[in-house]
Amino acid sequence: MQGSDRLPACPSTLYSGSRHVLSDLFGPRPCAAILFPLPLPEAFDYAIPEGMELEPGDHVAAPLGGRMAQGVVWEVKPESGGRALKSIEHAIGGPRLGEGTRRFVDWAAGYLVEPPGVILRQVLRSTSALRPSPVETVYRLSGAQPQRQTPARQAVLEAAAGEAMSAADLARAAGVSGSVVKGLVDLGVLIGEDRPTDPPFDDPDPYREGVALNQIQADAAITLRRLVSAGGFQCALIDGVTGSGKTEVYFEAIAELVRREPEAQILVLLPEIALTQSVMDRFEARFGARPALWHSDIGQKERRRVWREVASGRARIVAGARSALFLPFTRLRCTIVDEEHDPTYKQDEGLTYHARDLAVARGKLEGALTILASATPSLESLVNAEAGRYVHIRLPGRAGTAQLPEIDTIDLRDFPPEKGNWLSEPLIAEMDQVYEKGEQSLLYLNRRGFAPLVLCRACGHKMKSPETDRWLVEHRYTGRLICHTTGFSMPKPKACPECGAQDSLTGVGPGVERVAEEARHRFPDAVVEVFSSDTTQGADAVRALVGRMERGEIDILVGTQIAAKGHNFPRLTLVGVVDADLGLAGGDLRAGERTYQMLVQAAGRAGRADRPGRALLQTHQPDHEAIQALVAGDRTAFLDAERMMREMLKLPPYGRLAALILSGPEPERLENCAREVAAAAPHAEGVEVFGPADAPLAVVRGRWRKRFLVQAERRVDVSAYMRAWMARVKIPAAIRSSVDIEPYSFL
Ligand SMILES: Nc1ncnc2c1ncn2[C@@H]1O[C@H](COP(=O)(O)OP(=O)(O)OP(=O)(O)O)[C@@H](O)[C@H]1O
Ligand SMILES: [Zn+2]
Repeated sequence: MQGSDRLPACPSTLYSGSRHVLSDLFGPRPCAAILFPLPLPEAFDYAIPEGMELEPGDHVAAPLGGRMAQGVVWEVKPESGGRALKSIEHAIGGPRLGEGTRRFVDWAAGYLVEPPGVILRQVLRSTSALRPSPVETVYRLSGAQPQRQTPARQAVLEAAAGEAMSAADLARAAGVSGSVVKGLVDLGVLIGEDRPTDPPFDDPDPYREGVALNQIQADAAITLRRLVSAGGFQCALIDGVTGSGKTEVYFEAIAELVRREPEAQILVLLPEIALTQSVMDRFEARFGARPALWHSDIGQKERRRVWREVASGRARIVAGARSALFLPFTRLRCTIVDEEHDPTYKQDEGLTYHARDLAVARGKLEGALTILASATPSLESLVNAEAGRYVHIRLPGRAGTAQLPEIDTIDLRDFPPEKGNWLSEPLIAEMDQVYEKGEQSLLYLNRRGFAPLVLCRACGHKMKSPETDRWLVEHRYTGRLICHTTGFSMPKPKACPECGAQDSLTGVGPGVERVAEEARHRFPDAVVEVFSSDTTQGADAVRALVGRMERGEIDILVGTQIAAKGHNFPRLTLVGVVDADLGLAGGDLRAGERTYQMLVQAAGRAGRADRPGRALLQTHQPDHEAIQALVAGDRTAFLDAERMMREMLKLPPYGRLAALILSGPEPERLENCAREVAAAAPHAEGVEVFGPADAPLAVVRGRWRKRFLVQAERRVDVSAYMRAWMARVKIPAAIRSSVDIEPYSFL
């Protein structure tokens, strides 16, 4: 949220005066409230010029603070109530924002304690999408033959025999100059036609056969089909072990919906861009069409295409990362949140929100069926299911003959790896057997890079990220030291910046790159690869690596959580968890739950086809609840303990949390501001405010940070409380404040 003193004044007060006379002369005129995609407190009223027909959701240009700004008609009012208003400049055209999208913007603004324009900005992600697709001329053969044939002409004719192409593409495909193509066009051998540069997406075919479901899957599919035919909002939780066929089951819901309502739009949220490729392939196999794909890395052209097609209702199935939630659907009938427990659904930077929570809310507003799927549902969703608020669909076993992997621990106190190594003897012995059989191992360690800490052997100096309290992580792959919080990066220095000792900087502790090095050393003939977000960048690289793994071309894969989620590697039979304790210690309230989920997901990669799988967890605390529950396959025992702790402490889902973070470049002014903000906290029953405290990450990018934590009983509307609080304080321009509803990160 921005400090309110930085907001431009409301135009309706800014521009009154001279226009008074006009409106007096012409009597009452209809006006429109325009919402701009900017951090302004509300929509502003503008006069609608004579002859302009507008409806809510139309895109317009209107003067704002001395310039022309693009906004959306939020409301059309019969008259301006005698006020003199600035006029709307012109209508922009393009697909109107649907009512569901507009209501969602308003709701999300209230819930997230943000100005509505900030949410609108998430929606309006491509302004060029408001214009129709540009057209390009493509050429195909007319059937006529040139009178004089040349090798160059022949090459063009061959290239043009396939799909129609632009002149430039034809010339490139034929390896000739553009003039050859032009010559053939002039002769009438090639004929041109205009076609949109951004083609529409193919419609899904719901009548294709899916896999033959087993009895339990079929029952689950029936439940979902019933929800589809009932119509309207419902939330279902598909709670099924890894590899139980959750995806196949929700495909049935999609097929049923598209059969009933061919125009219906469906949103599938996925936690990881790395996962989208294989899911896209499965959609294509099932429905004969690839979904429209949306995430932060798609190019501008694709962004424009997807946005326009979604807004005009033509794109039916959209798969995407959390930001796809804000796309301008016009007929959203079903939202699926795959791996609903995944922490990446929580956006912690900029606009903070949890995509699962917002997806359920959007489903409610749009009257859409909402399906959450996971092998390790969040406690929040499980409690909702048990209370009957969600329909609980269970898939307790793996599909077909595949069995859940056997899980065992390796007590590192009994089998300590050699100094500077991270793999214990029992794990290596097991990897050896797997390798001998021609099967694959996955070594899982949720730590990117080579070493999580770099220190000087001469003076003990630890390499820290500038202006931040974080250690720099060594990446040997790139030879750099990187801050995973701010993205700061530098080449690894030859000498210690503190004492000047040469070659004294050493990486301490393991990251995936170091474990891979150890695996290569242990298995010199094996193909060892690293899979993490910084070694495998971009969709193509991920797809290539996943493909090689699926085909069995890799023997040992060393990966972070990106490797542990969702993949189907039929020859993978051993998962070694290098450090199962990692994350258990964290002060975060979800540390135990998250570790448990991660380990179940990682172990769940093993033995997904006909060969049985095994997971080995290296740990110093084999008696820890999360580890014990995992080994025993007893989720209930683990969750019960977790539940009791949360209930006792009134933590989510038994209570509500919100955080307020203030940050500023000067610690003293921040301190004063925090004190004033603290004094302004409203008293309310069932609400406790803690802080201000220095945030655990007290300095980030040169800004000091203070945190408040608000803990409320479940019945309290914590967003309303935060809105009331924020309305009572005036925050200076140099200080940034941001509200985080249901925070996940406590940094
Ligand atoms: N009834 C079935 N017959 C044959 N194959 C099936 C059946 N159900 C699922 N499968 C296959 O089993 C594998 C796992 O299924 P799917 O990916 O749908 O499970 P999931 O529960 O979504 O897995 P995860 O939790 O790991 O994401 C897939 O290759 C899928 O095609
Ligand atoms: Zn030193």
